[in-house]
Amino acid sequence: MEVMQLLTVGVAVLAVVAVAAYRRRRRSRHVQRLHTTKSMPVIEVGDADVARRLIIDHADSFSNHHDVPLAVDFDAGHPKTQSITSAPYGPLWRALRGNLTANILHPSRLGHLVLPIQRDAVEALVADLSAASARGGEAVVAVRDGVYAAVFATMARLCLGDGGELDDGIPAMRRTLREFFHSGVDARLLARSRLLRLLHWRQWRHFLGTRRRLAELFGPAIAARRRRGNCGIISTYVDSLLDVRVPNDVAEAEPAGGESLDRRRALREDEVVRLVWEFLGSSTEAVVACVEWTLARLVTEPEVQKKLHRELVAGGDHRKGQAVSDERLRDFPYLRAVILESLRLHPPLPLVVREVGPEGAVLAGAARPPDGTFVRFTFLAEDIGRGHRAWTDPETFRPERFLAGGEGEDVSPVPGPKEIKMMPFGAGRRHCPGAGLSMIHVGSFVAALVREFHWAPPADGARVDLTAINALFVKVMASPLKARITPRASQS
Ligand code: HEM
Repeated sequence: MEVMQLLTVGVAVLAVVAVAAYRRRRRSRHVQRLHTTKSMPVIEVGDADVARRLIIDHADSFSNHHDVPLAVDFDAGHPKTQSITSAPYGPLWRALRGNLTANILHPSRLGHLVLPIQRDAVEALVADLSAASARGGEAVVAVRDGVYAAVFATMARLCLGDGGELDDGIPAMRRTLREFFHSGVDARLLARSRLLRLLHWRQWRHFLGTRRRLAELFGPAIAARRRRGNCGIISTYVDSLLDVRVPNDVAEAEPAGGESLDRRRALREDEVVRLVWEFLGSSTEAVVACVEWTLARLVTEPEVQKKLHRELVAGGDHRKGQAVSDERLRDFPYLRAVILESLRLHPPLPLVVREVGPEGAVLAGAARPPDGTFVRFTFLAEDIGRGHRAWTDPETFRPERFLAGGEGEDVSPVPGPKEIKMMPFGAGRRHCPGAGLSMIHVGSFVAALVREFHWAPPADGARVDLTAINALFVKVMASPLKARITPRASQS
């Protein structure tokens, strides 16, 4: 029975693949694509200077991401659904990224758009932890889920806005998106080979099913937003996506004279859905991982925690029971240093990828592959952050290195054109547009949690396991952090 089922599914998958391949070949006359072949050479770069030279000096060549597996499109007959991350460097990418950075992530908008929403989420998280520790004064908590819910709530409201039907759907969206990212399916591997998809068809079906459920969940929320309109004021990411006009697909390849750029179009429904879950996924998973890694390091380094707490209390705004949600990182240099040190040692996205034409290999000093062969470059952000040339005792957690006079004094989250010492948010034209928001996010959550609670290992003498695993593309703690928290108020 199992064999028959497998054969039936195999034949069906082959038929779908054949139709998809046929349609893709017809489409490729119009749409610029990156070629992902099984035999694509891969070059790994763990040296900061080489990374800088390639990504910054040769930005014209090194500004395409790889063909992200999540964009694998079995909906044959449609143009491929692109997102900011997957779009080839060009007019569509520029329009999508420009929309996000200008309308949502611009520093002038972050203040009034994000901070009030964030304050609610931080306060809710502190209240939950306070309730857990109410009885004995201390409690052992696993923070990942709580932080995830708080960060997701913030980003969902920023993305979709407030409103009854949206609020009701948020927990289901959170669960499904999380299941998607943590399904254990090696999507990268499966996306590369049809044979592997056939062999692991159950996993693959599950993966596609979760993807479909995401569309079903976000579709109605987006439609509701469309019906309500935005009264001319963009206040959510979806508002901006419904307003933005992007180059037509036929104009995706850089036009010679620029004339076809005038023919702009609204985003299709599938594109809005894809961009919504890209936003929620990319803005939540990595932030949660960073908060968890930072708290883990504060548990293992009590002196650092003490020093951070002193800075936070001295910074004022310490009203009992009130979370700190509008931290200004520049007023808290040690907090900023702690976050940077956490990102240096534990970049949640440890691999930064570029897909480059054959000239890329030559620029990197390798032999030129045959014409038309693309090369995948993997920049090892974790190795670069732990480089011996840039950092003394690179494996040691020492935030002081980012303070005045330290070797990292001038280092910012996103490297400038002159030097790369770490690149947790990538580098060059494709660097993470959410770096500024992430620093504020992580800063607000960590500040509130350290101000309100003392963090210690779950039991006397217990060790915190800092082993990491990859969850799709984010590197997280293999054993979610468990810590013993004690309300500061009960200690004084
Ligand atoms: C601690 C949190 C975060 C980390 C560590 C992180 C890291 C990264 C990295 C390494 C890249 C690839 C950069 C490159 O290729 O050079 C990236 C891209 C991206 N990130 Fe983030 N990210 C974080 C939070 C966010 C947030 C809050 C958003 C907000 C919406 C966001 C949206 C994006 C997008 C859209 C891209 C694709 C950019 C492009 O292709 O042009 N990320 N991120």
